[in-house]
Amino acid sequence: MRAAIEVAGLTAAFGGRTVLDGVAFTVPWGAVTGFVGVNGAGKTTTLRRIVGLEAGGGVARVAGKAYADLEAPAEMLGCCPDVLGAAPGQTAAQHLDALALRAGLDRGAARRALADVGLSGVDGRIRALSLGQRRRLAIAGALLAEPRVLVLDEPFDGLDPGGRRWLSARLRAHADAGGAVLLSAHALHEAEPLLDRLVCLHAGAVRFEGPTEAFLRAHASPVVLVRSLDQPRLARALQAAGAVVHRRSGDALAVRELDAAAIARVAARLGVLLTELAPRRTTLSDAFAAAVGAAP
Ligand SMILES: Nc1ncnc2c1ncn2[C@@H]1O[C@H](COP(=O)(O)OP(=O)(O)OP(=O)(O)O)[C@@H](O)[C@H]1O
Repeated sequence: MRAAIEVAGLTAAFGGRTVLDGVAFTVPWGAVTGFVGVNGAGKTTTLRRIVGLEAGGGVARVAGKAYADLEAPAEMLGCCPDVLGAAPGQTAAQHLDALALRAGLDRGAARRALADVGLSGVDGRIRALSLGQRRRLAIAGALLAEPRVLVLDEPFDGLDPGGRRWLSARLRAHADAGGAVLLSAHALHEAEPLLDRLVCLHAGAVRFEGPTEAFLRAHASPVVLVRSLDQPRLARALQAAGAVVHRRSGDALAVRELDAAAIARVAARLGVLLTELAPRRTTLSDAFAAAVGAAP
């Protein structure tokens, strides 16, 4: 079977500035793929190409076909764009009814999608919805026809903690049932447990594509958090032993380039009592910063 999404040679330029320069990646079935990159990297532009909202150089295929050639696009691909694109004077139910009609679905589908995202009791105009309610409505639009492929631009943005947990569980279940998810996210610490794979976009091209674990290994930057009864002296001694030391809030030292055993030996030689020695695993946010040289 063809991959859920295949993108090859995507190019885009705005005002003479190149934004996408031959972007290529694939998104497999049965996994949640995170699409990451700094602000302005071109994630939204790429996602809009995949879902047929923009034209341009290169190819983007869903289950082997360009969006325009999909026989039942709503059943194959659900998308949650970065802006809702709904008439502000409509209610959420009217908006979903219109989408359902366009997709050849009955009103029941719209009611179910509304209930699914927790908006059943919300009957005001779209212009009066909160940011999180708008996001929920956009997600309802993506889920409406229970499509096999979900393309979601910042779906967690604006959701409350309960909404984030619900959406994570929903997307996990979708992938575990064999569907495909491609989502962009900036809050990497929250998205990390969900992301099986990553596509990292940087400077107009794909910098990394593969399992999240491989990305973390490739950009591992082990840190040990250290507290002692004499932090200034210990910091100086660790630096003299080759460590890179930063002071964290709460007076902890974040120590790189020396492992916990080496740090303990330096402290013992110095006669400084350690009160905490905690190796910290590399987070997705750390790895991303190391990969692209910027905070997400
Ligand atoms: N229609 C447009 N006209 C002019 N410039 C555009 C247009 N669409 C996108 N751009 C520019 O292309 C670049 C990539 O934008 P895009 O929205 O794809 O980035 P992104 O990775 O999604 O960013 P963010 O994380 O901030 O949402 C940005 O510099 C943006 O200003």
